[in-house]
Amino acid sequence: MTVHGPTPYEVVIGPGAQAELGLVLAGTAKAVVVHAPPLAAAAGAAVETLQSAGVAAEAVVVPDGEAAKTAEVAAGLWEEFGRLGLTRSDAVVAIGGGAVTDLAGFAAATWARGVRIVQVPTSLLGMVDAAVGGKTGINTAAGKNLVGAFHPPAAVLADSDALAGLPQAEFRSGLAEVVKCGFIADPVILDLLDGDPSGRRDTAELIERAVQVKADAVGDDLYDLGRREFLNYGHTLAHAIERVEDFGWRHGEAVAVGLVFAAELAGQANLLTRAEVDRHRTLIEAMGLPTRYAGDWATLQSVMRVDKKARGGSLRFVVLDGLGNPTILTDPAQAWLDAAWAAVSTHPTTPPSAGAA
Ligand SMILES: NC(=O)c1ccc[n+]([C@@H]2O[C@H](COP(=O)([O-])OP(=O)(O)OC[C@H]3O[C@@H](n4cnc5c(N)ncnc54)[C@H](O)[C@@H]3O)[C@@H](O)[C@H]2O)c1
Ligand SMILES: O=C(O)C(=O)C[C@@H](O)[C@H](O)[C@H](O)COP(=O)(O)O
Ligand SMILES: [Zn+2]
Repeated sequence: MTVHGPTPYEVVIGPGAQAELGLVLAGTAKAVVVHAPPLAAAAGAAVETLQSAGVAAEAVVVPDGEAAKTAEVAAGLWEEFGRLGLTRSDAVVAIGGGAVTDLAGFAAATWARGVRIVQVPTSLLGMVDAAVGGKTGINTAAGKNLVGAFHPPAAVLADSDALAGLPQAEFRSGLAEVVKCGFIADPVILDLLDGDPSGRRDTAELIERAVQVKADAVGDDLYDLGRREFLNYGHTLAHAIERVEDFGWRHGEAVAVGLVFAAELAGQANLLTRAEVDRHRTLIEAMGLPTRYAGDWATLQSVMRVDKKARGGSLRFVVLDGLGNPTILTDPAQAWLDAAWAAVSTHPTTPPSAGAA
């Protein structure tokens, strides 16, 4: 699939896609393969593939999960790039989940003011969302992804063989971004997940469809000035939950709660019917994702004000004006926000433990 925009690129999806690395980087002198410890074997295979293609490749290890998305880890990568003499004609390869593709993408965007990045996502979430579209970044004490750059990849190799080793809780977390795409743009995704909420029966079609939704949005609006913002459905509350939980919640699990919150907000604004709001909760629950969160509402609201969609003093939320029809709701009435919060917070559940299967 081609992602259009200022620098078009291919997303190769399917078994064995990682083997395309040699072709994608043919003629490149040097490549740094960035990965976290759990993906050491895949990174080793990538280094071998690249070396066989005549590319001097070396692996660099970063911390696992969200712990990779810090200024300190990014600075460590810049040190490694310097040590290895990476130049603008060379490349970075990221192998891992969205945390590693975000981090390595950011390091590549900033090193020498931009070297090529090839994204090799190994989590479902990475394949359907994080590795595609060129948003790269790290977190700060103030919030999620607050430092970053738009840096489209040279290619994305989504090797579905990698999913065999992915823990179930991580697979489910990725499904949150898939169902998000269903709600904002592709009703067939909702039908497929209604038919099998585990996402296992239709994984290949779900990945294709979700990547298509993302590719259409970012191909049209790389810099997040218009329709790309709709990919942020559910993320205003989700990012605040992640920050408040010190990034201990999985991104997709926070997004799941955020989707139900955004649906309730649209219900308050009479943009969604009760049945449409309930469809969010019912489907997301059936998928085994959280729909409720026990937290401090005042704190969450102040963190939401640092969201990148906020403008000045205005809070802006992506909501649906009917299923498949996203729009922006600016400064909703406090009573609507409070009612939407009450609907996701009334029966608190224990936060999912990081790393649980
Ligand atoms: N840039 C974007 O457009 C974008 C979009 C969505 C999400 N994100 C970001 O992506 C991150 C979440 O990504 P994620 O859900 O992939 O989490 P993650 O990167 O933290 O990976 C989750 C866990 O799964 C492991 N893992 C990944 N692939 C594996 C495999 N094949 N086998 C075994 N273990 C594997 C990782 O090592 C990690 O322990 C968040 O930081 C989020 O903000 C970015
Ligand atoms: O690609 C986008 O644009 C998205 O909004 C996709 C989101 O799923 C993703 O989590 C993204 O990283 C959020 O972007 P941010 O600009 O709110 O940090
Ligand atoms: Zn997301």
